[in-house]
Amino acid sequence: MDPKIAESDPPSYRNGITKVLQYGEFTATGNRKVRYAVSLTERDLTIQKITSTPVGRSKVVFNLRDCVGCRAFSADDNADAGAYFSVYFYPFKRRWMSSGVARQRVEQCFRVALFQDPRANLEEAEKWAGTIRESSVRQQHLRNRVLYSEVHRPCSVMLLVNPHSGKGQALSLFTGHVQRMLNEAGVPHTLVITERQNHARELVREADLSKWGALVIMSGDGLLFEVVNGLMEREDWEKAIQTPLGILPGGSGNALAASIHHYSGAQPVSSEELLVSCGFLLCKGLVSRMDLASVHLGSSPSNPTRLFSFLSLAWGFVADVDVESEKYRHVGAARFTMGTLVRLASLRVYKGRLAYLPVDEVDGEEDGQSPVSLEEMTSISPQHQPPSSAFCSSTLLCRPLKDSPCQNAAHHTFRNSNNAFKGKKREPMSANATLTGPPDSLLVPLDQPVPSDWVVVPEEDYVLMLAMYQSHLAKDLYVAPDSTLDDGLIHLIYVRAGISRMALLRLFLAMEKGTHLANNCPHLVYTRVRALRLEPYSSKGVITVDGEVVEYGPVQAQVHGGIARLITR
Ligand SMILES: Nc1ncnc2c1ncn2[C@@H]1O[C@H](COP(=O)(O)OP(=O)(O)OP(=O)(O)O)[C@@H](O)[C@H]1O
Repeated sequence: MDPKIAESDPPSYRNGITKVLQYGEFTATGNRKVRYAVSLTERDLTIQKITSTPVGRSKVVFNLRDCVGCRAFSADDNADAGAYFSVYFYPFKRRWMSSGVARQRVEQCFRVALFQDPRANLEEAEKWAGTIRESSVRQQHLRNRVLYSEVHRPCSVMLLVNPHSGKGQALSLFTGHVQRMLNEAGVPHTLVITERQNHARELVREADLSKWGALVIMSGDGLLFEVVNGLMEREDWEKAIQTPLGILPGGSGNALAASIHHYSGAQPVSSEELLVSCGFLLCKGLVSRMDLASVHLGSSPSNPTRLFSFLSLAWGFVADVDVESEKYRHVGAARFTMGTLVRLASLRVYKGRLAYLPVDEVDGEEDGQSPVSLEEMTSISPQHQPPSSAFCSSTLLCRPLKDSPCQNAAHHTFRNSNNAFKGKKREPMSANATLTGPPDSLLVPLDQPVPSDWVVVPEEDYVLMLAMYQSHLAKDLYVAPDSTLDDGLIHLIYVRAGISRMALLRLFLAMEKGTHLANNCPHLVYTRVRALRLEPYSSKGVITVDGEVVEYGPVQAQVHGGIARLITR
């Protein structure tokens, strides 16, 4: 039997509060004898099988927040006067044979055959598809009772894929998972396969960014590092760095992808589930601010190199493991576990001097760091974009910057004014003609002593130093549990020499759940800072920035709160 509109109008309100926007009865696509009552409210799509007996009349309710897109289409068969609409959801569902939930794809397709005329049926299907998309966008924007604004402009997504990242499967992961999602969400995209190191960096340095609504990276964090630095090397860096960036995990560490998945409030997931989760966030296209750190490398103090970092600065154990575990790349994310075990067996002490500017020293000093609400209108909506996949801006609340107790820090540090570092008052270091980017107002040149309001750590023997600006260092390394995308903080963690192998192993195991800071390990120090300086004493060693090996030597960094944009939430 052909579907028909319900003879009597459906109730305008369900559950006493929710207005029904559209109601219809349609058949399933595979079996035209099976009919469904479909009702759309601002929040949900409810599907109920129509049967003569109450048995089997179970109702399925999909939240429109989980919807990435909806499309209407005609039948392939000319003899079929019906039209169709498909709705694509990615709700959290329990995993097979496992506890916990992850986003999983669900497609709901209906056949509309209300009229003899195929065009009239297609119009009806399009009406449904359009209303579902619009309602889904509205749901996405209604957060904390604020209606988020949306502006459209003609643009598409540049999707950069490093085919060698991770286990060398980034391209097949793209075609196997991401491509379909982007098509379902109606996100126009251009695939760029990187051919060599620095290809992406050069490309974004020269690109006409007005053509692109977003730059999305499908790789590990190394490719995003290239893109961030390419943007910051441009004359118009201030505008360029506001181009929304997106990340899809294709590497072995995938730290930023793990961080944004975590910020979305979802439970930890497997690698492929992480990809689906990040793909979902990408299709939703909400943009947030992201901190960057300006990192100065100074083996040649008169001519320092400046880099921009979105994730981490590491020295000692962690940096060594990152580099040494390259040879286990074929095992994917497990390479870090293998590298950790190998390095534990030959645990080393790293000598150097560490100093930092604690958070309380600059609270309230910096522009843009105050607890005010800012309205942003950064749009990355493509021209022909159906609203459900609309990339749009969000209202961002800059959090008040609270100081949190520094674990152990007070007992092992002292202010610079009391020690050999004693220096002059801070003179802001501006970006010179050869360096693009914001001036580093908290840093002085590397060949000068740190300013007097900095803290210098008296110990000089370390096992590791790790500065983090996001929560995760890898999918299973939840290193900075307090960190958020744009808190304007460097979460500094260091482990002093003297820790036993077993205690260090326990710390790394606890990092999987982010409980290491509550371990009361006397060798571990955690503190929140705005800037830091590290001067290793040895002439050889490894320092990594965002997992990439950089020039070894003195290094200092300052955080710039929220200067980049990332598709997240
Ligand atoms: N086509 C390419 N060939 C060789 N190297 C590339 C290519 N594209 C990018 N690169 C470089 O490869 C390095 C590693 O990239 P990336 O970090 O994205 O992947 P990964 O190392 O597999 O990920 P992870 O850091 O999570 O293990 C980066 O320095 C990047 O600049």
